[in-house]
Amino acid sequence: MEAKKIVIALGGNALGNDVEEQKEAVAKTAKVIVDLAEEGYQMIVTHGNGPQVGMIQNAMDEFDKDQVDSKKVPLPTSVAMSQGYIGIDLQNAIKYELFKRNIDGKVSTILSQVEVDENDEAFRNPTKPIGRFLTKEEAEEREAKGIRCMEDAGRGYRIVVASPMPKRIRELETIRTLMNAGHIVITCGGGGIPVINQGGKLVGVNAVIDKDNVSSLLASKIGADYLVILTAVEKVAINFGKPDQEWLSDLTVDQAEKYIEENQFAKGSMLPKIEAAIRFAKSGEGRKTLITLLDKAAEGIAGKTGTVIHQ
Ligand SMILES: Nc1ncnc2c1ncn2[C@@H]1O[C@H](COP(=O)(O)OP(=O)(O)O)[C@@H](O)[C@H]1O
Ligand SMILES: NC(=O)OP(=O)(O)O
Repeated sequence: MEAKKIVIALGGNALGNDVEEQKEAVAKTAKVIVDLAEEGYQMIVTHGNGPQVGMIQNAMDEFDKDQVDSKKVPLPTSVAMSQGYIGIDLQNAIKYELFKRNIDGKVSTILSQVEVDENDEAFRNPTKPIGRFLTKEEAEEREAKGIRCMEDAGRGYRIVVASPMPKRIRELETIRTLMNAGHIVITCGGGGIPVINQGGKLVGVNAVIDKDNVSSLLASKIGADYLVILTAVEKVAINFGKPDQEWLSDLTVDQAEKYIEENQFAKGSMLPKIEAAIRFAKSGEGRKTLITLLDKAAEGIAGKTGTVIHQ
């Protein structure tokens, strides 16, 4: 039987919030990934970069301030940097976990560019939170300088940038080839480096693509059986955070669309995950998405926990 293919999308808690935390977090994440590899799954790993890309952009802005001829480092360059430094930590952690288990496994990180539509409405309406959480006062200071900020799902304020829909993963064939050659492939980090195609020339644009959206596109293009979104909750809920909260184990596309109309899923956090799951389910027969905690991934795939979204 052909090995089952899964795309695993790692959320913020799989990576930690700073360089030190990341080293510790990826060691735990690597165990989960290698457990699944030992079960025989072919795996592609994607990851977020919201906190990290904000941190890199701040560091670059700080550097620019001291330059004679200051040129602001573009956001897609910071996304590329985030793919590199998160990718190498994940790759090394997975390799070390394979080594400890005496497995001769292959792991690659592929920098990836993702085409977006330059007329995407998202460029006029930024919604993607990046960087650290801010107080109301800090957010107002930034707003006064023309930097857009928004409240992020009741957790504080954050800078927001445009988050256009991913249209085409340029490195798709490389990813497929490595996966078929038995590699665990880390790719499409931070949603992919956002680019527009100007007559064959790829030009970076100021945006951060949602990693759940690109993971859904990647999963459908490589014909994955499962999209696994690992985040900070074991299950999706309706009436989240309210006295009548109800955890869901199973969610059909029709139910999910109805709950979206009822505003059950917070914008910028759970909503993009549910929308990504719906698109994946609609892209082919039998395609399912699991949403659960990092350390519940194996249990979730075995059908014992998490929320599964399907047609
Ligand atoms: N209806 C809901 N059910 C479960 N979690 C929800 C819901 N609405 C919002 N959330 C929040 O969404 C968070 C996951 O989104 P986020 O933190 O952006 O994910 P990521 O793990 O990709 O960084 C959960 O930790 C939870 O606080
Ligand atoms: N690019 C992206 O979606 O990052 P987060 O998951 O960290 O928000």
